[in-house]
Amino acid sequence: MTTVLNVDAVNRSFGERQVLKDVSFTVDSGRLTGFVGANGAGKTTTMRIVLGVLAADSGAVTWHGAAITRADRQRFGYMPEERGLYPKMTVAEQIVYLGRLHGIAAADARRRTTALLDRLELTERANDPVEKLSLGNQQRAQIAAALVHDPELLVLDEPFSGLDPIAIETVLAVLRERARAGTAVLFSSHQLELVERLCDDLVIIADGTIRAAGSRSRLRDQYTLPRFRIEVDSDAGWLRDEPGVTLVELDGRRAVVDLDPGADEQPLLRAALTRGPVRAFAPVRPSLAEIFREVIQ
Ligand SMILES: Nc1ncnc2c1ncn2[C@@H]1O[C@H](COP(=O)(O)OP(=O)(O)OP(=O)(O)O)[C@@H](O)[C@H]1O
Repeated sequence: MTTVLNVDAVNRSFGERQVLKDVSFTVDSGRLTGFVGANGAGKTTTMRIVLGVLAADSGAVTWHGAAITRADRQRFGYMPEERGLYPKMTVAEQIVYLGRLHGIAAADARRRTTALLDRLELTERANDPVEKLSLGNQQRAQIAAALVHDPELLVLDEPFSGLDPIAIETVLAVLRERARAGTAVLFSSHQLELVERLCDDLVIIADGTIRAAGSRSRLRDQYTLPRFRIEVDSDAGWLRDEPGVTLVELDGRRAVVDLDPGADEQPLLRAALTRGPVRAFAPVRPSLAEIFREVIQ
Protein backbone atom coordinates (compact mmCIF):
# COMPACT_ATOMS: atom_id res chain seq x y z
CA MET A 1 0.00 0.00 0.00
CA THR A 2 1.35 3.37 -1.10
CA THR A 3 -0.04 6.85 -1.19
CA VAL A 4 -1.13 7.39 -4.77
CA LEU A 5 -3.46 10.37 -4.60
CA ASN A 6 -2.55 13.52 -2.76
CA VAL A 7 -5.02 16.37 -2.33
CA ASP A 8 -2.99 19.30 -1.09
CA ALA A 9 -4.41 22.55 0.29
CA VAL A 10 -7.23 22.76 -2.23
CA ASN A 11 -9.45 25.83 -2.12
CA ARG A 12 -12.57 26.45 -4.14
CA SER A 13 -15.25 29.11 -4.05
CA PHE A 14 -18.53 29.51 -5.90
CA GLY A 15 -19.11 33.23 -6.13
CA GLU A 16 -18.52 34.69 -2.69
CA ARG A 17 -18.90 31.36 -0.95
CA GLN A 18 -15.78 29.38 -0.18
CA VAL A 19 -16.85 25.73 -0.16
CA LEU A 20 -13.39 24.11 0.17
CA LYS A 21 -10.83 25.51 2.58
CA ASP A 22 -7.30 24.14 2.39
CA VAL A 23 -8.56 20.62 1.84
CA SER A 24 -5.74 18.10 2.22
CA PHE A 25 -5.80 14.32 2.48
CA THR A 26 -4.27 11.27 0.82
CA VAL A 27 -5.61 8.05 -0.65
CA ASP A 28 -3.56 4.85 -0.69
CA SER A 29 -3.58 2.04 -3.22
CA GLY A 30 -5.19 -1.15 -1.99
CA ARG A 31 -7.24 0.75 0.60
CA LEU A 32 -10.83 1.86 0.88
CA THR A 33 -11.06 5.49 1.96
CA GLY A 34 -14.44 6.66 3.23
CA PHE A 35 -15.22 10.33 2.70
CA VAL A 36 -17.89 11.53 5.08
CA GLY A 37 -19.53 14.84 5.85
CA ALA A 38 -22.96 16.39 6.14
CA ASN A 39 -24.94 17.65 3.14
CA GLY A 40 -23.10 20.49 1.48
CA ALA A 41 -19.84 19.82 3.34
CA GLY A 42 -17.87 19.71 0.08
CA LYS A 43 -17.46 16.02 -0.80
CA THR A 44 -18.80 16.17 -4.34
CA THR A 45 -16.85 19.35 -5.08
CA THR A 46 -13.66 17.68 -3.86
CA MET A 47 -14.31 14.56 -5.93
CA ARG A 48 -14.98 16.64 -9.03
CA ILE A 49 -11.69 18.44 -8.54
CA VAL A 50 -9.86 15.11 -8.17
CA LEU A 51 -11.44 13.93 -11.42
CA GLY A 52 -10.62 17.17 -13.21
CA VAL A 53 -14.29 17.91 -13.89
CA LEU A 54 -13.91 21.08 -11.87
CA ALA A 55 -10.82 23.24 -11.28
CA ALA A 56 -9.45 24.22 -7.89
CA ASP A 57 -8.87 27.93 -7.23
CA SER A 58 -5.60 27.01 -5.55
CA GLY A 59 -3.83 23.94 -4.21
CA ALA A 60 -2.88 20.80 -6.04
CA VAL A 61 -4.01 17.25 -6.66
CA THR A 62 -1.24 14.83 -7.56
CA TRP A 63 -1.14 11.21 -8.67
CA HIS A 64 2.01 9.29 -7.75
CA GLY A 65 3.55 12.63 -6.80
CA ALA A 66 3.04 14.40 -10.13
CA ALA A 67 0.37 16.59 -11.71
CA ILE A 68 -2.47 14.46 -13.09
CA THR A 69 -2.32 13.92 -16.85
CA ARG A 70 -5.04 12.96 -19.29
CA ALA A 71 -3.47 9.49 -19.52
CA ASP A 72 -3.69 9.13 -15.73
CA ARG A 73 -7.36 10.09 -15.84
CA GLN A 74 -7.98 7.30 -18.35
CA ARG A 75 -7.11 4.96 -15.52
CA PHE A 76 -9.50 6.58 -13.06
CA GLY A 77 -13.03 5.32 -12.59
CA TYR A 78 -15.74 7.73 -11.45
CA MET A 79 -19.29 7.25 -10.36
CA PRO A 80 -20.69 10.77 -10.25
CA GLU A 81 -23.49 11.83 -7.95
CA GLU A 82 -25.64 12.88 -10.89
CA ARG A 83 -25.16 9.41 -12.47
CA GLY A 84 -24.73 9.56 -16.18
CA LEU A 85 -25.79 6.60 -18.24
CA TYR A 86 -27.61 6.97 -21.54
CA PRO A 87 -31.22 6.00 -20.85
CA LYS A 88 -31.91 4.49 -24.28
CA MET A 89 -28.79 2.38 -24.59
CA THR A 90 -28.80 -1.17 -23.25
CA VAL A 91 -26.86 -1.84 -20.11
CA ALA A 92 -24.29 -4.09 -21.79
CA GLU A 93 -23.78 -1.83 -24.84
CA GLN A 94 -23.24 1.09 -22.56
CA ILE A 95 -20.65 -0.55 -20.39
CA VAL A 96 -18.78 -1.90 -23.41
CA TYR A 97 -18.89 1.60 -24.91
CA LEU A 98 -17.49 3.20 -21.76
CA GLY A 99 -14.76 0.58 -21.62
CA ARG A 100 -13.86 1.43 -25.23
CA LEU A 101 -13.73 5.13 -24.31
CA HIS A 102 -11.13 4.20 -21.73
CA GLY A 103 -9.01 2.53 -24.38
CA ILE A 104 -10.06 -1.11 -23.91
CA ALA A 105 -10.21 -3.27 -27.09
CA ALA A 106 -13.73 -4.28 -28.14
CA ALA A 107 -13.46 -8.00 -27.38
CA ASP A 108 -11.87 -7.31 -24.03
CA ALA A 109 -14.52 -4.72 -23.18
CA ARG A 110 -17.26 -7.26 -23.96
CA ARG A 111 -15.57 -9.92 -21.87
CA ARG A 112 -15.15 -7.56 -18.93
CA THR A 113 -18.74 -6.36 -19.25
CA THR A 114 -20.08 -9.92 -19.10
CA ALA A 115 -18.01 -10.67 -16.03
CA LEU A 116 -18.98 -7.44 -14.26
CA LEU A 117 -22.68 -7.81 -14.97
CA ASP A 118 -22.48 -11.33 -13.62
CA ARG A 119 -20.63 -10.17 -10.50
CA LEU A 120 -23.16 -7.38 -9.93
CA GLU A 121 -26.07 -9.76 -10.59
CA LEU A 122 -27.30 -7.79 -13.57
CA THR A 123 -26.89 -10.41 -16.30
CA GLU A 124 -30.64 -10.77 -16.79
CA ARG A 125 -30.93 -7.06 -17.50
CA ALA A 126 -27.91 -6.85 -19.82
CA ASN A 127 -29.99 -6.24 -22.91
CA ASP A 128 -32.55 -3.87 -21.40
CA PRO A 129 -32.28 -0.14 -21.95
CA VAL A 130 -31.07 1.60 -18.82
CA GLU A 131 -34.31 3.57 -18.48
CA LYS A 132 -36.23 0.30 -18.03
CA LEU A 133 -34.20 -0.64 -14.96
CA SER A 134 -35.19 0.07 -11.37
CA LEU A 135 -33.13 2.80 -9.74
CA GLY A 136 -31.21 0.23 -7.72
CA ASN A 137 -30.31 -1.70 -10.88
CA GLN A 138 -29.33 1.52 -12.65
CA GLN A 139 -27.03 2.09 -9.74
CA ARG A 140 -25.43 -1.34 -10.16
CA ALA A 141 -24.98 -0.58 -13.87
CA GLN A 142 -23.34 2.70 -12.94
CA ILE A 143 -20.91 0.85 -10.70
CA ALA A 144 -20.12 -1.57 -13.53
CA ALA A 145 -19.49 1.45 -15.76
CA ALA A 146 -16.97 2.87 -13.29
CA LEU A 147 -15.16 -0.47 -13.04
CA VAL A 148 -15.03 -1.76 -16.61
CA HIS A 149 -11.54 -0.46 -17.39
CA ASP A 150 -10.11 -1.81 -14.15
CA PRO A 151 -9.22 1.62 -12.80
CA GLU A 152 -6.26 2.28 -10.54
CA LEU A 153 -8.26 4.93 -8.72
CA LEU A 154 -11.98 4.52 -8.15
CA VAL A 155 -13.96 7.55 -6.99
CA LEU A 156 -17.56 6.84 -6.02
CA ASP A 157 -20.03 9.51 -4.98
CA GLU A 158 -22.64 7.87 -2.73
CA PRO A 159 -22.38 4.40 -4.31
CA PHE A 160 -24.85 2.88 -1.83
CA SER A 161 -27.68 5.36 -2.05
CA GLY A 162 -30.80 3.72 -3.43
CA LEU A 163 -29.52 0.15 -3.07
CA ASP A 164 -31.46 -2.52 -1.20
CA PRO A 165 -29.66 -4.49 1.52
CA ILE A 166 -28.77 -7.36 -0.82
CA ALA A 167 -27.35 -5.04 -3.46
CA ILE A 168 -25.40 -3.23 -0.74
CA GLU A 169 -23.73 -6.51 0.26
CA THR A 170 -22.83 -7.22 -3.37
CA VAL A 171 -21.35 -3.77 -3.89
CA LEU A 172 -19.44 -3.93 -0.59
CA ALA A 173 -17.92 -7.23 -1.69
CA VAL A 174 -17.03 -5.91 -5.15
CA LEU A 175 -15.31 -2.83 -3.70
CA ARG A 176 -13.37 -4.97 -1.23
CA GLU A 177 -12.22 -7.22 -4.08
CA ARG A 178 -11.03 -4.20 -6.04
CA ALA A 179 -9.10 -2.82 -3.10
CA ARG A 180 -7.55 -6.22 -2.45
CA ALA A 181 -6.39 -6.23 -6.07
CA GLY A 182 -4.61 -2.90 -5.46
CA THR A 183 -7.13 -0.25 -6.51
CA ALA A 184 -7.26 2.95 -4.48
CA VAL A 185 -10.94 3.52 -3.64
CA LEU A 186 -12.37 6.84 -2.45
CA PHE A 187 -16.09 6.75 -1.71
CA SER A 188 -18.53 9.09 -0.05
CA SER A 189 -21.53 7.93 1.90
CA HIS A 190 -24.05 9.21 4.38
CA GLN A 191 -24.54 5.70 5.71
CA LEU A 192 -21.99 5.75 8.49
CA GLU A 193 -22.54 2.15 9.46
CA LEU A 194 -21.59 1.12 5.91
CA VAL A 195 -18.55 3.35 5.93
CA GLU A 196 -17.61 1.81 9.24
CA ARG A 197 -17.85 -1.69 7.79
CA LEU A 198 -16.05 -0.91 4.58
CA CYS A 199 -13.38 1.71 5.04
CA ASP A 200 -9.75 1.26 5.99
CA ASP A 201 -9.16 4.99 6.05
CA LEU A 202 -11.43 7.86 6.77
CA VAL A 203 -11.63 11.52 5.79
CA ILE A 204 -14.16 13.66 7.66
CA ILE A 205 -15.12 17.02 6.18
CA ALA A 206 -17.36 19.74 7.62
CA ASP A 207 -18.05 23.14 6.07
CA GLY A 208 -15.29 22.67 3.53
CA THR A 209 -12.63 21.88 6.14
CA ILE A 210 -11.05 18.51 6.80
CA ARG A 211 -11.70 17.77 10.45
CA ALA A 212 -10.03 14.38 10.73
CA ALA A 213 -8.22 11.98 8.41
CA GLY A 214 -6.35 8.76 8.91
CA SER A 215 -6.78 5.06 9.33
CA ARG A 216 -10.03 3.99 10.90
CA SER A 217 -8.25 2.23 13.74
CA ARG A 218 -6.05 5.24 14.50
CA LEU A 219 -9.06 7.56 14.57
CA ARG A 220 -10.90 5.18 16.83
CA ASP A 221 -7.96 5.07 19.22
CA GLN A 222 -7.64 8.83 19.08
CA TYR A 223 -11.29 9.40 19.91
CA THR A 224 -11.71 6.58 22.36
CA LEU A 225 -13.28 7.87 25.55
CA PRO A 226 -11.93 6.60 28.85
CA ARG A 227 -15.08 4.46 28.93
CA PHE A 228 -15.24 0.90 30.20
CA ARG A 229 -17.84 -1.83 30.16
CA ILE A 230 -17.88 -4.02 33.21
CA GLU A 231 -19.78 -7.16 34.09
CA VAL A 232 -19.69 -8.74 37.53
CA ASP A 233 -21.61 -11.51 39.31
CA SER A 234 -23.73 -9.36 41.60
CA ASP A 235 -25.34 -5.94 41.44
CA ALA A 236 -22.86 -3.34 40.17
CA GLY A 237 -24.59 -0.44 41.98
CA TRP A 238 -21.48 0.11 44.11
CA LEU A 239 -19.96 1.82 41.04
CA ARG A 240 -22.11 4.86 41.84
CA ASP A 241 -19.95 5.56 44.86
CA GLU A 242 -16.62 4.48 43.40
CA PRO A 243 -14.15 7.39 43.36
CA GLY A 244 -12.73 8.47 39.99
CA VAL A 245 -15.57 7.06 37.89
CA THR A 246 -18.88 8.31 36.55
CA LEU A 247 -21.61 5.78 36.01
CA VAL A 248 -23.00 6.05 32.47
CA GLU A 249 -25.26 3.01 32.40
CA LEU A 250 -26.28 0.42 34.97
CA ASP A 251 -28.20 -2.73 34.21
CA GLY A 252 -27.97 -5.06 37.22
CA ARG A 253 -24.65 -6.87 36.95
CA ARG A 254 -23.55 -4.87 33.91
CA ALA A 255 -22.42 -1.26 33.80
CA VAL A 256 -20.68 1.31 31.64
CA VAL A 257 -18.49 3.89 33.37
CA ASP A 258 -16.33 6.84 32.37
CA LEU A 259 -13.04 7.22 34.15
CA ASP A 260 -11.91 10.65 35.28
CA PRO A 261 -9.45 12.21 32.80
CA GLY A 262 -5.99 10.69 33.13
CA ALA A 263 -7.21 7.95 35.50
CA ASP A 264 -5.89 4.41 35.15
CA GLU A 265 -8.49 1.65 34.81
CA GLN A 266 -6.58 -0.98 36.79
CA PRO A 267 -7.60 0.30 40.27
CA LEU A 268 -11.22 0.03 39.15
CA LEU A 269 -10.66 -3.53 37.99
CA ARG A 270 -9.00 -4.36 41.33
CA ALA A 271 -11.91 -2.76 43.22
CA ALA A 272 -14.32 -4.89 41.21
CA LEU A 273 -12.31 -8.05 41.88
CA THR A 274 -12.43 -7.49 45.64
CA ARG A 275 -16.21 -7.85 45.35
CA GLY A 276 -16.15 -11.11 43.41
CA PRO A 277 -15.52 -12.46 39.93
CA VAL A 278 -15.30 -10.01 37.03
CA ARG A 279 -16.85 -11.50 33.89
CA ALA A 280 -16.02 -8.67 31.51
CA PHE A 281 -13.93 -5.52 31.65
CA ALA A 282 -13.13 -3.79 28.40
CA PRO A 283 -12.77 -0.33 26.87
CA VAL A 284 -15.80 0.83 24.89
CA ARG A 285 -14.67 1.77 21.40
CA PRO A 286 -16.58 4.62 19.78
CA SER A 287 -18.63 3.96 16.67
CA LEU A 288 -17.91 5.97 13.55
CA ALA A 289 -21.16 7.86 14.15
CA GLU A 290 -19.88 8.90 17.58
CA ILE A 291 -16.48 9.94 16.21
CA PHE A 292 -18.22 11.84 13.44
CA ARG A 293 -20.43 13.73 15.89
CA GLU A 294 -17.45 14.62 18.04
CA VAL A 295 -15.23 15.67 15.15
CA ILE A 296 -17.72 17.93 13.38
CA GLN A 297 -18.78 19.82 16.50
N1 LIG B 1 -21.75 24.64 -9.23
C1 LIG B 1 -22.02 25.20 -8.04
N2 LIG B 1 -22.39 26.48 -7.92
C2 LIG B 1 -22.64 27.04 -6.72
N3 LIG B 1 -22.54 26.39 -5.55
C3 LIG B 1 -22.17 25.10 -5.59
C4 LIG B 1 -21.89 24.43 -6.83
N4 LIG B 1 -21.55 23.15 -6.55
C5 LIG B 1 -21.61 23.03 -5.20
N5 LIG B 1 -21.98 24.19 -4.63
C6 LIG B 1 -22.14 24.45 -3.18
O1 LIG B 1 -20.95 24.00 -2.56
C7 LIG B 1 -21.24 23.42 -1.29
C8 LIG B 1 -20.62 22.03 -1.25
O2 LIG B 1 -21.36 21.18 -2.11
P1 LIG B 1 -21.00 19.66 -2.37
O3 LIG B 1 -21.96 19.15 -3.40
O4 LIG B 1 -19.56 19.54 -2.65
O5 LIG B 1 -21.32 19.02 -0.95
P2 LIG B 1 -21.47 17.49 -0.56
O6 LIG B 1 -20.65 17.31 0.67
O7 LIG B 1 -21.17 16.62 -1.71
O8 LIG B 1 -22.99 17.42 -0.18
P3 LIG B 1 -24.07 16.23 -0.40
O9 LIG B 1 -23.77 15.25 0.66
O10 LIG B 1 -25.34 16.93 -0.16
O11 LIG B 1 -23.91 15.70 -1.77
C9 LIG B 1 -22.74 23.42 -1.16
O12 LIG B 1 -23.10 24.51 -0.35
C10 LIG B 1 -23.22 23.61 -2.57
O13 LIG B 1 -24.45 24.29 -2.57
